[in-house]
Amino acid sequence: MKDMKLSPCSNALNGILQVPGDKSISHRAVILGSLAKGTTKVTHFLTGEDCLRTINAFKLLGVDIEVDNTTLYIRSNGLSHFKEPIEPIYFGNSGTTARLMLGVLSGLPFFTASYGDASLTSRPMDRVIIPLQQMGTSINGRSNGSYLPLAINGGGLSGVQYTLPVKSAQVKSAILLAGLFAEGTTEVIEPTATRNHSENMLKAFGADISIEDTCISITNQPLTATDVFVPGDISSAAFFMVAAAIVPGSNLTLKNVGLNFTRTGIIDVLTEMGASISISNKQTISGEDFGDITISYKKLQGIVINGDIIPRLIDELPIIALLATQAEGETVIGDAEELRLKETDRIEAVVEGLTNLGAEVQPTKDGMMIEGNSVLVGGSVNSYNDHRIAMMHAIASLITQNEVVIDDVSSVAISYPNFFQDLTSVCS
Ligand SMILES: O=C(O)C1=C[C@@H](OP(=O)(O)O)[C@@H](O)[C@H](O)C1
Ligand SMILES: C=C(OP(=O)(O)O)C(=O)O
Repeated sequence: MKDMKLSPCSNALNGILQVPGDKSISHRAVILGSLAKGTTKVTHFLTGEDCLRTINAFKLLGVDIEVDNTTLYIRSNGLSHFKEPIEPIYFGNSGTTARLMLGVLSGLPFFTASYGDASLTSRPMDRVIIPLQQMGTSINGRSNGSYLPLAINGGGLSGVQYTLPVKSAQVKSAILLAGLFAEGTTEVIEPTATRNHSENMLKAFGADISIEDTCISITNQPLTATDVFVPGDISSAAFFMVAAAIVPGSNLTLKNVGLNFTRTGIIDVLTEMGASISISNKQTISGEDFGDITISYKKLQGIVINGDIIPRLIDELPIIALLATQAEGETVIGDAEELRLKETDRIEAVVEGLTNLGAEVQPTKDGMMIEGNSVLVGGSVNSYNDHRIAMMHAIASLITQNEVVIDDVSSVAISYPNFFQDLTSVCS
């Protein structure tokens, strides 16, 4: 795609927006709907490229999935009715598809080959492969089976007890999904809480899952189809929360946004920085909280962001870095070394991009230090084909003195296909 030139927004942002469905919940709805017996209807599904990869994976395994706008109908005969795919499965750019599918494919009693795009091929898979091998699957691949492409001879799994060495919901979920196929009980111990959508949805599909303190246990009981409503994605809403917080005079309401506690670190950060933010119409369906977020412009204070809050806002850190350039004083982000292993090295991409625009940002090994009160001049930036970096730069362009030129914005289709339409709608 050609580069995109964005001019500063001369208006305050105003209005009401419904952001697209949550990416993490959408992936899990396809996976559990495909593993369950019966018809699963999914509403407000995210039709972003990553979630379409998960759909394609199950189509190759023989599941009937109908996509009607943002509604899905998944018709499946359950766990034991999948067929060996005749072609390799392509995971595209999606870490969640890759890691969760490796858990599923490990349980299926046949051969599969899988691969991804250049970014995904450089992201570590050993974090899921090690526990899956302990459960008994045979996985081979590049660099001793640590990276895609991978070949799996699945089946014959036994339960394990596994303590997560990384703060990763993808690793936790891969093991729990493999546990659906394993003899005996599978136990995952997570010292730091990560997003718990898999646990919530497994319960809704009738899985034999129990959670006690930091230990999640599951056995191989079959799943039963159920309907799933996908709340708006707080990671997508975060771009508009920050936009409203930094463009003087703005006031935005974001409707039906997911408010699961394991994801609301961005709201805690905005609140601690002094933002004018409120939540209304709170509801809960199948363990997932959601509601409306209203936020308006206010001058904020820099803070320190580290420790257990990091997994609760890991994908929001690029846009939080932009927010911090406009606060009073310094913001320090730490304990976020996982940022280096996302679609691109997000520490380097954020530091380079914001510096190009005129901010003062220093990288650290596990985060960054951001000077507040920056005047953003504008300039050319690189998205590194990372949707969250592209959208962060687009939001930055609202407050720059001159235009921002982003090399390529096609990656927004990964998680937010209508991002630019929504931005235009609240900016005019
Ligand atoms: O489980 C999930 O849906 C996700 C978990 C997180 O990754 P990690 O598990 O690698 O932390 C997050 O960054 C990713 O966007 C989605
Ligand atoms: C890291 C992300 O996704 P994934 O790991 O699924 O590629 C993301 O959406 O920011």
